[in-house]
Amino acid sequence: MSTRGQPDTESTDDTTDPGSTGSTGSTGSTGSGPTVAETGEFGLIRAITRRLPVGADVLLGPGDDAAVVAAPDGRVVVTTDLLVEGRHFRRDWSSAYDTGRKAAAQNLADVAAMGARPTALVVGFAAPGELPVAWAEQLADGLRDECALVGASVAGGDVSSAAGIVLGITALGDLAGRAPIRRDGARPGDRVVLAGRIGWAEAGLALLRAAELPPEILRAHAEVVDAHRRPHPPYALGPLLAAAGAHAMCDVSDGLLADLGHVAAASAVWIDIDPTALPVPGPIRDAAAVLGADPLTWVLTGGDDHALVACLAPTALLPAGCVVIGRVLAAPTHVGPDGTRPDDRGAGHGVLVGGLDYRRGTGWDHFRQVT
Ligand SMILES: Nc1ncnc2c1ncn2[C@@H]1O[C@H](COP(=O)(O)OP(=O)(O)OP(=O)(O)O)[C@@H](O)[C@H]1O
Ligand SMILES: Cc1ncc(C[n+]2csc(CCOP(=O)(O)O)c2C)c(N)n1
Ligand SMILES: [Mg+2]
Repeated sequence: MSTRGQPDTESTDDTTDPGSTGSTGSTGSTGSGPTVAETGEFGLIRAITRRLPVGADVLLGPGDDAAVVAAPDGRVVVTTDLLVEGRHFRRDWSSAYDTGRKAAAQNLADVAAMGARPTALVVGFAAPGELPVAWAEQLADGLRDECALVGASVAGGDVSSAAGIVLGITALGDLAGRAPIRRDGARPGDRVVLAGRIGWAEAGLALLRAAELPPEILRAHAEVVDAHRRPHPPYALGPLLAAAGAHAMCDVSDGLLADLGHVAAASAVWIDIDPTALPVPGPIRDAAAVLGADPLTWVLTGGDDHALVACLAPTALLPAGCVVIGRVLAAPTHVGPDGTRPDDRGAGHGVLVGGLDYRRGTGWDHFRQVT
């Protein structure tokens, strides 16, 4: 990593303390130093960019009107996602550092889900004037460290003031000569495979939302609470599943059933999830027991973990780290308790659990979520 294209360094704070929430339940400290209103727009940009090393794919980094990013393949994978305070994260639940990790991960996972290797991010950042500069610095550290997992780096960005924190991140990626793995390629007979975790972040969110829970309960369930704060996408498995011949792939951002629903619709197929093949790990069961919730529903419909799901021919050799969780069908085979088959309504595609409709939701919808 070099500092190619970065502006002059000049800041009040030289620490790289990650401020991770870890398993303590604390949201980390951003200290009492200057606010972004005090440091001003260009002071804030300097404070952020001086912490961000520029990777090999970024030919010109922060500091000019635009960045220049290498596109070795000749095609560029590009995706963008917003993170809105109160909707995607809360400052009293997550540290600035974890929010940076999550913001990067959410976008890097979308690149991996195309079968590509992430190369660079550009970061839009809007915040209220009273935000400590240290919060923005720790956010930058989180972005930096999550990017480092895949060899990507931050190529540039923009800042503005706003009533609450909003991040708009764009990620770029390289397909290295491979075809992109789209949502519309699933074929009847394919196996559905899962790489990475699902249900963990939803379990953590449910505990955080249960306001009356004492802090020691959150600490006792730190694994799922931390999963809400920082996802662990299986980035390397994106290109590996592509190389294994994946016909379709996506990341699980909204919920397994919701995201596979997009694959089923785009591919005009039915996807049948075998609930007995789905891992329901102990920490999720334990959290569900606290709240009297159904852990399988969290696994089937919980978002924010950014696992990868792919559909591959039954003959495809699966990379290590994948679990077969279902199959792709041309039509539903089971008859429901009411005597009708799921496709009798004429949908032509859908996602089933054990051959039948799942009636406890599918996942997150920004405009339908009741909060
Ligand atoms: N405002 C928009 N303008 C143009 N295209 C959009 C817009 N919003 C979403 N899309 C496109 O619609 C498709 C679905 O978007 P969606 O955000 O659901 O996918 P995603 O980013 O994979 O999921 P998630 O945001 O949950 O991670 C994507 O191809 C996206 O680029
Ligand atoms: C404070 C707070 N409340 C609720 C949630 C849950 N949540 C928000 S957006 C989303 C789906 C993915 O987002 P997108 O579709 O925008 O990529 C989920 C599961 C959260 N993370 N933080
Ligand atoms: Mg999106």
